[in-house]
Amino acid sequence: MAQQLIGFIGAGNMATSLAGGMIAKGIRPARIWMSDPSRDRLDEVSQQHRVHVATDNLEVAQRVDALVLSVKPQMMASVCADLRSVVEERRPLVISIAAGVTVANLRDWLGEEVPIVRCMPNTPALVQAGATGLYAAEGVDDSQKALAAQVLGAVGLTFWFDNEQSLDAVTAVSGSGPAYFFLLMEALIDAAKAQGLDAATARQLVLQTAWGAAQLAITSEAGPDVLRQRVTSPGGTTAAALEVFEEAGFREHVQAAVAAARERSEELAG
Ligand SMILES: NC(=O)C1=CN([C@@H]2O[C@H](COP(=O)(O)OP(=O)(O)OC[C@H]3O[C@@H](n4cnc5c(N)ncnc54)[C@H](OP(=O)(O)O)[C@@H]3O)[C@@H](O)[C@H]2O)C=CC1
Ligand SMILES: O=C(O)[C@@H]1CCC=N1
Repeated sequence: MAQQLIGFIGAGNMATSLAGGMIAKGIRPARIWMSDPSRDRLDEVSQQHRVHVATDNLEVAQRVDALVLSVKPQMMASVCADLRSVVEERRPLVISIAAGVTVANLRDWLGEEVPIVRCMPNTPALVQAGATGLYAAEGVDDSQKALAAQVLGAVGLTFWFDNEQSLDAVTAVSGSGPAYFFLLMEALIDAAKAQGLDAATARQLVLQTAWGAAQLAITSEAGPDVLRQRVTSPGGTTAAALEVFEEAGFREHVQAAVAAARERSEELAG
């Protein structure tokens, strides 16, 4: 695995974060290739990360052991059609990070025999704090699984699932999840301003509180329920606020929202 080459098709946000994370973890930039239609983008990436770059996707596909498909889902069919002959001939491990693109889609576009790992990352990967669900299709061996885990593990935690449908739940929980927390942050900032705090202070108080709560939950042995109770003095302010949330059906809304996201993920996957 130490010398294997990894190629990214599409040098966008996720690809550059993954590559940056891999390099920060000690992978030599010379092992990484990246292609993108934009020469300017590639110049930026090669300057920043010292990886190999090419405007031609095939040039990358011809060289690497693992190909990370990191274009937008709507681009995937045409990108795969161009890659198909090289992929069929060389059989690199194909790692897809595109939302809603299934193993069956990828097999249609790239050929039946290609080893595929499908992943669902999330945007905190951009700050190396991601959470990614992975599914290895039939035909992927242990060393290929280890390589996929090395790529996605460079930007956060990785979790393997042994059926592809689980990725719909992962999409609804951790894929879309950052947006749920951002919505709560937005709402709390608005509420802080409504209580007379200035906008800059409101923002800082809310973001630091969110970060602190996440840190506390991650580092504490106690679960979120216990940590919540520790904040909540009987008859105090937190109890007054939580009562409003509970009466408004907060938990039921979260259940319904995640179910809607899962349903949409299933629809997108066809
Ligand atoms: N769970 C989640 O929240 C997330 C999931 N993802 C998945 O990751 C994938 C990448 O997302 P993200 O990095 O945000 O997207 P970006 O748009 O930042 O990156 C995609 C890159 O691919 C380039 N591109 C377009 N066409 C081609 C082509 N034919 N060949 C090679 N490159 C091409 C784009 O160039 P140009 O801009 O010029 O079109 C762009 O630089 C998506 O499939 C998305 O579903 C990503 C982020 C988070
Ligand atoms: O909203 C979406 O469809 C994608 C998948 C998970 C996050 N963003």
